Amino acid sequence: MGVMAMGTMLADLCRVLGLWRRRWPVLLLAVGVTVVSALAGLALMTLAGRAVSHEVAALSGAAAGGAGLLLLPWLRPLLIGRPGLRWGERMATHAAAFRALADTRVWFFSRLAERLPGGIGHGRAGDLLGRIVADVEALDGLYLRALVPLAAGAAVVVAAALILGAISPLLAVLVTLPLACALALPPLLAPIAARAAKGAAAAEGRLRDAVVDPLAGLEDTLANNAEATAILRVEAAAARLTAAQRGLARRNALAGAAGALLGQGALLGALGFGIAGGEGALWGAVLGAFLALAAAEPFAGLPRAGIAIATAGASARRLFLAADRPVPVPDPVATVAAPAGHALRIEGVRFAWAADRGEVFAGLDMEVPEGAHVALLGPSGAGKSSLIALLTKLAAPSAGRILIGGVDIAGLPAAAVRGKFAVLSQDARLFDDSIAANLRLAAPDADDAALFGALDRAGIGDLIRALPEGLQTRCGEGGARFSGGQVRRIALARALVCAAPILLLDEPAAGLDAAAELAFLATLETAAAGRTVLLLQHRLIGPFRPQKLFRLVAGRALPGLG
Ligand SMILES: Nc1ncnc2c1ncn2[C@@H]1O[C@H](COP(=O)(O)OP(=O)(O)OP(=O)(O)O)[C@@H](O)[C@H]1O
Repeated sequence: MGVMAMGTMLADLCRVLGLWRRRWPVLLLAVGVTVVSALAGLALMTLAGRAVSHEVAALSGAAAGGAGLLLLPWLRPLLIGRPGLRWGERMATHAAAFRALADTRVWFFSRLAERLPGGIGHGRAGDLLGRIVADVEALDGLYLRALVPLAAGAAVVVAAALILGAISPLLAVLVTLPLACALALPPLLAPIAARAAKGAAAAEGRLRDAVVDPLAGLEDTLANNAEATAILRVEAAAARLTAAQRGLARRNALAGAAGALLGQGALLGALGFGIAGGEGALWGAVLGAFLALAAAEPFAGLPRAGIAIATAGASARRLFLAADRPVPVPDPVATVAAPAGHALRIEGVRFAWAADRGEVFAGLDMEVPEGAHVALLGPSGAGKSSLIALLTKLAAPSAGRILIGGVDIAGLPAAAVRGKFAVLSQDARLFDDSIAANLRLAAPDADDAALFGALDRAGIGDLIRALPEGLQTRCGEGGARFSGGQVRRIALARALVCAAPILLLDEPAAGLDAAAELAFLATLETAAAGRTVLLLQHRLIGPFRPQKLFRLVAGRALPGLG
C-alpha cells in the first residue's frame, strides 16, 4: 500500500472518529470499563500467582506454609466481580458503538439527500444501500475490534511491566516485550490487508446490486425469461466476493498465528527467567507466567484488529466518496427575503445538464402570472422535466434568471423556493406507508377532514372511504396496492393538500389509457381552480384550457400554437 493510500486511510478513519464526536463520552466510558475489566483479570492472576508461589516456596521450606491462603479475601471480590465486569464491558462497548453507527447512518442519508436531489442518476441503488447498511456497519470494527482491544492491551502491558519490573527489570522486558510487539501488529497489518478489504467492500456492493436490480424489476425479469441471466450475474458477483473474503481470511489467519507466537514468547520469557535464575527467581517466573496467561484473553482478538482497521478504512472510503459529491445547487450564503407574491418569470435562461452535453435551454423566456393557468407544450426530450428541476432548485441555470414574486430564486434557500410549488409528475411516487402518511408528506399538520377534502377534489375520496382501513390503508412500494390511475389521483390529492400556491404539472396524465387520461384531466381542471398552474405536456388534450400557451422549440418558449 502506497504512502498516499495509507494517508487517505488514516485521514478517513480520523474523520469517522470526528463524526462520532457527540458520542465520545459514552465511547470513552465503555473503553474505561473494558480497561478496568482487563486489569481486574490481571490482578486476579497476580494474586493467584502469588498464592501459588508462596505455597511452592513453603513446600521447599523457604517460607511458612499457608501464607498463600491469606490472599484469599483479596481473591474473592475479584472472582465474583470479574464476570460482572465482562458483562458490563460487552454491553457498554456495543451500546456505544450502535449509537455511533446510528448517527453515521443519519449523517450519510442526509448528505445523500442533499447531493442526489435529481435521483441516483448513474449510481446503483443496491450499491448505495450497501454503503448505508454494510459499510456503516463495518465501521464498528474500528471501535469494537481495534480501538477497544488496543486500549485494553496497552493497559495490560503497562500494568504487567510495572508489576514485574518491581521484581526484576529483565523479567519485565522478557514478558512484556512480546506483548508490546503484539500491540504493534494491527497498525502493521492494516496497510497489508487494505487492498483485500477494498476489494471485499466493492465486491459486496456489486453483489447487492446484482440482487437488488433484477428483484426491483422482477416483472420484467420474469417476462423476459431473464432469471438465468440474473442468476449468472449473482453467481459471478458472489464468486468475486468469496475470492476477496478468502484473501482477507488468509491475512487474518497469518495475524492469528503471529499473535499466538508472541503470546507464547511472553510465556517462554517467564519460564526462561525462572530456569536461568534458579530457586530465587521462582516467584517472579510463576508470576510472569500467570500474567502472560492473563494477557492472553485481552490479546486474543488483537491480531484481527488489523483486518478490522483495513475493513473500516475501505468502508469509510466508499462512504465518503458518495457523501462528498458536490451539492448540485448550494444554498446562497446570504439569502434575500422570501417574496410575498408568486408570479413566475423566466428570463433568458440557458442550461445544460453537463458541460459536454447540448444545451436544453438556449435563452428561455416566459411568464406565468399569479392565478393564471399556463401550458408549455414540447415533444419528449424537449426539456419539460429539466424546467421543473430548475424551478425547484434541483439544478441551476448557467445564465439568465428565474423570479418568483419578483425575487431571483438564486438568492433564496431551496426549501423556501420548493415551498412555493406543489409538483405532480408522470412518475409521482407513493411510498410504502398509509395513504394518510403519503398525503401528510406535503402537509404534516393536515387533519383527516382536510385529507378527504383533497382526495374528493382528486376524485378518489369515495374509493378510499370504502376501503376497510380507509386512510390507514397501506399503499405498498411505489403504490403497488393501487392501479396506475388511482396512484395518479392519490398523488394529485397530495399536491392539492399542499398549501403551495403554484401547481407544476409534468405530463400528469401520461401512461393512463385514453378514457382515464380524459377523466383525470377533467378532475385536474376543476381541482386546480384558484391556483396558479404551469402544465407541461407534449400535446394539449381534453378539458384543460390554459389562458396562455407556449411551445418549447429548440430550447426556447414560443407563444401560441404556431
Ligand atoms: N437528471 C438528469 N441528468 C442528466 N440529463 C438529464 C436529466 N434529466 C433530463 N436530462 C436530459 O435533458 C434533456 C431533456 O430531458 P427532459 O427529461 O427534461 O425532457 P422532457 O421534455 O421532460 O422529456 P419527456 O417528456 O420524455 O420526459 C434530455 O436530453 C435528457 O436526457
